[in-house]
Amino acid sequence: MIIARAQSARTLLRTHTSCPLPTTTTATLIVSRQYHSPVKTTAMTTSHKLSAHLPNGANGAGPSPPLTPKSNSIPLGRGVALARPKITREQSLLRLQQQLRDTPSPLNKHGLLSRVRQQDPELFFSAIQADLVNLAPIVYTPTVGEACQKYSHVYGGPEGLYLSIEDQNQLPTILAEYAATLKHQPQIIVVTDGSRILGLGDLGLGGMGISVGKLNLYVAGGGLDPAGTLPVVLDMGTNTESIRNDPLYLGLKKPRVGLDEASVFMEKFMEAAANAFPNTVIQHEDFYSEAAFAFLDKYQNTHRMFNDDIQGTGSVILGGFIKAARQASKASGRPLTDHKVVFLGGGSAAVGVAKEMMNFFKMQGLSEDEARDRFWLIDTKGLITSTRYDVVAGKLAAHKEYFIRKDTEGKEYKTLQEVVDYVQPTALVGLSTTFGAFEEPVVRQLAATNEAPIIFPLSNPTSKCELSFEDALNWTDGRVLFASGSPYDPITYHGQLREPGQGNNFLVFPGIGLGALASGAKHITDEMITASAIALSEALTPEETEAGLLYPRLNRIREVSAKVAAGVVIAAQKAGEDTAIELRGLTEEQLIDELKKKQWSPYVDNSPSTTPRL
Ligand SMILES: NC(=O)c1ccc[n+]([C@@H]2O[C@H](COP(=O)([O-])OP(=O)(O)OC[C@H]3O[C@@H](n4cnc5c(N)ncnc54)[C@H](O)[C@@H]3O)[C@@H](O)[C@H]2O)c1
Ligand SMILES: O=C(O)C[C@H](O)C(=O)O
Ligand SMILES: [Mg+2]
Repeated sequence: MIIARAQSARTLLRTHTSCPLPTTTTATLIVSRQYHSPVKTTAMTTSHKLSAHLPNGANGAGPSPPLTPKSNSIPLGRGVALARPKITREQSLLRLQQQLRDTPSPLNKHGLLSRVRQQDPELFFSAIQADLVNLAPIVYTPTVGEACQKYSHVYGGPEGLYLSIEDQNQLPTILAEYAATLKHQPQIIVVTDGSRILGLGDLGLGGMGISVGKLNLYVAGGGLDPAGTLPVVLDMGTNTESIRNDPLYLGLKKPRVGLDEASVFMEKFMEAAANAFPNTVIQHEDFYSEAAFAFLDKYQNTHRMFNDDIQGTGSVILGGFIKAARQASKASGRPLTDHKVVFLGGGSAAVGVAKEMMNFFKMQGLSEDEARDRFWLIDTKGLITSTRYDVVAGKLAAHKEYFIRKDTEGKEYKTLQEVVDYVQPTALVGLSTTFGAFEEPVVRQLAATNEAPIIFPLSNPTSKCELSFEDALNWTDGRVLFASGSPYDPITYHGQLREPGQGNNFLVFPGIGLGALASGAKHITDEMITASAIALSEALTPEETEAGLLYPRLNRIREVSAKVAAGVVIAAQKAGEDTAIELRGLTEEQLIDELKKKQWSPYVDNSPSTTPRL
């Protein structure tokens, strides 16, 4: 395992830097080779290795690419450079694309790309940007799920900070030391505890893969400088026994600690991170629902943070629902306020999405109670009602309480079919982690009662998705308005090309992060999240709207992220949360232009020294 225990990290740092290190820490200190290579530590050793094996300088003659673009490079002598093959950037990209074609397994493609990212971020991001539609499913959902499950087996070196609860008292020291070794401070941290990775359960330290995957999209989709990204996993054990018993497992081989202990660790992390990296946005990712809500509640007014699963997902689905509901109401002639939404799932994602979607109804003039009344949530015990046995016994998880139905007159509805019969919804949303849970009779019934049924099976990865695009088309005679969490290919249905929507928070989290950074917002408010959803719904081109799409096409993600970010900036300004006074008074278009100008691109000299970063 390449994880550097403090002793070896100390040794490295002592060798290469003047940074004094305390002798007391026994913490696990792992330094990223891709994102945030310290100026003179592991980057140096790795760079020497790279120079021997990966000739890839500009026009073939330059030094090996730096581990972090435009920074931290270790220049080689001219003589050594001349003794290497002359490989152009174009050749490197073509070679990588060829290697990807020659690698059939998605997991192996993921591994190949991870190695390239660690060794040559600019090549990695030029490949991703050249073909985001085909490579997002490799570096992100669904393949990233398998990569997290097999993380310890396919481990190819440290990718971020792996912080163990056993070292929690050293967190301030670890992060402060780490910060001191960096040339550029991180702008976005994505942190997980690995406890609920997609719909795959508790993967412990393997959750690092999701932090890395999200940050890949911050760069590729949002235009963040890779040097400004820091993936973190907080290792507090895992409740998945097979992982704990795996001799290759790299994390703590102990059951996961309870919420009280986790909260203490989280508090230390948030404080240490805010002190070490005061200008950073912290994105919470894939915490199990109870912890996700507890941490969001605790930190959203004190730190510049948001929870991607609750708020990011809420935003992206509100954005898609705005488009879908309008199309459905146009087809049915029924008012927008008539929409009724049934959710399968009552976790952080479902509750977060339902709460955010209420804004759709509020925008039509409904009160909070009237808006809430348009939602029915089902968990493993059935529809959440005031008379259900666990509710009566006071055992319902706190985050679900808001959506308890009080109007069911003592009748219980156990299955999705029973709820659909009872409610006659216009929209079905799946956040249940249950593959195939939207069965044919339910979908056919929705199609029988709606001209354009809205069906959003959002669980990730594809192996947990409630309904495939193909079945959705077939069981609704092609009338479905569809968005899934993981991607499906377009399908030619009765001679017409049908493009599925991908209702995944990656359409908004880069914009939320960028908007928060650009505005210098002190916190990320609910209004900023809702603004991101509205901006997303307005980001479609006339052609995309004409084609009936619910979301903008992925190949425009940078433009879309800039628009989403501008919406977030404007909302921060309205709320008086912004500190970037130079952006005040700019129109939305001017803001979008400013944001686009600051987007990082591989091989373009827009390094922090020449262009102020976001
Ligand atoms: N598309 C996106 O952008 C996006 C974003 C966030 C989460 N998700 C996905 O949403 C899913 C849920 O995430 P979460 O954090 O809420 O997880 P969670 O485990 O907290 O919630 C799952 C919920 O589903 C319920 N459930 C499970 N099986 C069920 C069944 N057969 N019938 C009815 N209810 C059932 C559980 O009771 C629980 O309330 C995951 O698969 C995740 O990948 C997607
Ligand atoms: O990671 C994703 O693809 C979306 C979401 O954050 C999830 O947890 O499923
Ligand atoms: Mg997530």
